[in-house]
Amino acid sequence: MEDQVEVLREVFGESSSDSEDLDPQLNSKQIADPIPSWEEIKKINGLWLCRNFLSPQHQSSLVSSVLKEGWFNEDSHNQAMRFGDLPAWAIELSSSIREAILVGDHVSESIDLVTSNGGTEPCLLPSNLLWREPLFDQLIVNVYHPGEGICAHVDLMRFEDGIAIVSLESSCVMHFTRVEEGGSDINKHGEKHPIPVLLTPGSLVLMSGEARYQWKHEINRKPGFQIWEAQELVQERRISITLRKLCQVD
Ligand SMILES: O=C(O)CCC(=O)C(=O)O
Ligand SMILES: [Fe+2]
Repeated sequence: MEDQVEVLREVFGESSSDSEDLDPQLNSKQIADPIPSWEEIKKINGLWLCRNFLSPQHQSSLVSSVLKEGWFNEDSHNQAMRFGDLPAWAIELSSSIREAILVGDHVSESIDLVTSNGGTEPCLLPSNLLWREPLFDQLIVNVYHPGEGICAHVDLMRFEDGIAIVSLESSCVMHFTRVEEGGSDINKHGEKHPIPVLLTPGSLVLMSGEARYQWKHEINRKPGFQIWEAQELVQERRISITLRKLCQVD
């Protein structure tokens, strides 16, 4: 493991734990993020979570960049969308996402190339999506105040496969439910549903394939739904940044 960390350090630079004396004047590009550790969400093919995607310093600088845009100066505004040319901080965020995927694939390849059933370890994002240019050209920033969430949905088909969601400020539980399922407690795949995923500040969710097309995602912040390990989460403001790529129309 030390060897792998050493290789990653050489390729991608220092991890934040090695650079604790960060200069507050550093710009966001210089704010070192930890070496990403990825978690595959069991039962949902194509759903990956990187809980330590952004260092605390990078999270605060990102929140400042978002708020500086002035999109949320009025309380009634809680969503902003951008298409095509994205702000510099979003382009930088896209590069960090690609880098985190590359590092993650590198680590899982060298640790465990072959799964217990003999197949190869699934990749974080298929390479045709990872290497498309640009990786993302559409941005949504959502600001949620306590009690506010988003209804169960599959993202519109006008967006390509391969969607990233970055969470900032306050944790929440996102629930995933299979598209075809009705109200029964156990679905035909033997899953109890919905499947909860805890999104902590600084985390990154990647959805592709089944996770993007066959599962709905939702955030229900009404009392009784934001529960993790038997504790109701304390809700504060949450900001999310969703990055997607528009489908080409010929
Ligand atoms: O806020 C989030 O984490 C999810 C946002 C979302 O699903 C969307 O905008 O489509
Ligand atoms: Fe969505």
